[in-house]
Amino acid sequence: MSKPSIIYVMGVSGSGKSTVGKLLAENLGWSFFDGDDYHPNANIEKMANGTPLNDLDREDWLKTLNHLAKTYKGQGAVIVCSALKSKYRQQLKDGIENECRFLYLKGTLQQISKRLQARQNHFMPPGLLQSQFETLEEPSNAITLSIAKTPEKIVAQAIKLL
Ligand SMILES: Nc1ncnc2c1ncn2[C@@H]1O[C@H](COP(=O)(O)OP(=O)(O)O)[C@@H](O)[C@H]1O
Ligand SMILES: O=C(O)[C@H](O)[C@@H](O)[C@H](O)[C@H](O)COP(=O)(O)O
Repeated sequence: MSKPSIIYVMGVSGSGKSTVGKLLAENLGWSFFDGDDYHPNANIEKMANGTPLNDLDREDWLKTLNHLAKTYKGQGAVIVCSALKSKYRQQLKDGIENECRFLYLKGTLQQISKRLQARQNHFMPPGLLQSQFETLEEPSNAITLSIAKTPEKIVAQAIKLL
């Protein structure tokens, strides 16, 4: 596969997408976009109130992120998005199949639960983590990295594998 210019950093809430994604973008000198900033307010309120999003809630949000990716194709962008289901990843890849790659941050419920309990100032309640794992369809063709290492080590490994 040729070098991608769009990297989607995916995984459940609290897997480290924003932390690793930002650092990866800095290292590559690419633009960084956090999918959380593109949710409509209704989605944020829904999650903050403890209700998981459904396919319909995510539809326009995924379209927006796909559009963003197309805009930055060829320039280099890291885009953070949970991308939990295979069909969501298809939507994110639409029209840029050869230019994008997924980096999947893989961890256990126990590991991530601990991190979410410690995370401050975030709308996403740790109680939604179980449903994130229930919704997750693990990707078979992503660069898959364990979240057990430091963000710096994860990024170094990702860059080697891109
Ligand atoms: N590799 C890591 N090792 C230890 N802590 C981490 C790591 N990656 C992220 N964290 C911490 O875990 C929490 C969740 O990370 P975050 O980047 O917000 O995840 P996400 O964007 O997937 O929800 C944050 O408090 C962050 O500082
Ligand atoms: O598709 C979803 O259910 C959401 O996108 C969710 O997966 C995402 O994780 C939240 O926006 C919380 O944000 P954090 O991932 O930063 O916790």
